[in-house]
Amino acid sequence: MTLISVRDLAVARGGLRVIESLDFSLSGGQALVLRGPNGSGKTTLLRTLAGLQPAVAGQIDCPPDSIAYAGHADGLKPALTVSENLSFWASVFGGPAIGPALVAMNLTELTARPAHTLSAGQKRRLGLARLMVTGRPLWLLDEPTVSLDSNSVALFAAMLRAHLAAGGAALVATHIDLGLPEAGLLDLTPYRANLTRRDDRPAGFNEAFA
Ligand SMILES: Nc1ncnc2c1ncn2[C@@H]1O[C@H](COP(=O)(O)OP(=O)(O)OP(=O)(O)O)[C@@H](O)[C@H]1O
Repeated sequence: MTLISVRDLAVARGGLRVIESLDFSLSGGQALVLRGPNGSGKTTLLRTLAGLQPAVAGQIDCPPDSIAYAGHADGLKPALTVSENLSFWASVFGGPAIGPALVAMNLTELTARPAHTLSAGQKRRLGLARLMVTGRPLWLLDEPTVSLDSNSVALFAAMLRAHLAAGGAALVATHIDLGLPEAGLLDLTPYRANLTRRDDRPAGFNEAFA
């Protein structure tokens, strides 16, 4: 089953096109690693696919309510405990029980800790565990391994592999080797736009929230 299909897509940041003429699709069971030098538009593309900003041109087709996005911020509620954070997100998304997510990201000994007391890597593990309780099939991940040690990277890779085996898909911007040889590669270099060309932003679009 195709989970996302992108045709002739152009995306912009700060009123400038960064990517254009991009085509790709992802089906259940597939992962794509998004590559490109700093500033090439990986974050901008993921934000656009996640619906956080409009595309400049082209078409994005995906089933409704299929996407879970994890950006640079962990998106945690600092006063809530680890368990409460996951339960909160499970209730928002109507997702599955939190137990497997706690185990997958090695959080079982931290369940009662308020999120604001966690280390950077622990916060990142909790942010990634959140993906599992969304129950969403398509994960869009922006540098998911930042702050993770090598053991935690391996846990994340195992979680991702299980997600794919269950019919999910993922598009992952990362500069490191995730140890997922089955993942495909989407290199944005050939799709980089001429940064001197200023685009009209879609009417009413205000990037102040970015
Ligand atoms: N808030 C912003 N306002 C204006 N321009 C921005 C903003 N954020 C990023 N840009 C510019 O948009 C372009 C694409 O940035 P983007 O963050 O998508 O790249 P990236 O490939 O994710 O980079 P990195 O690997 O460094 O994370 C860059 O030229 C960048 O300077």
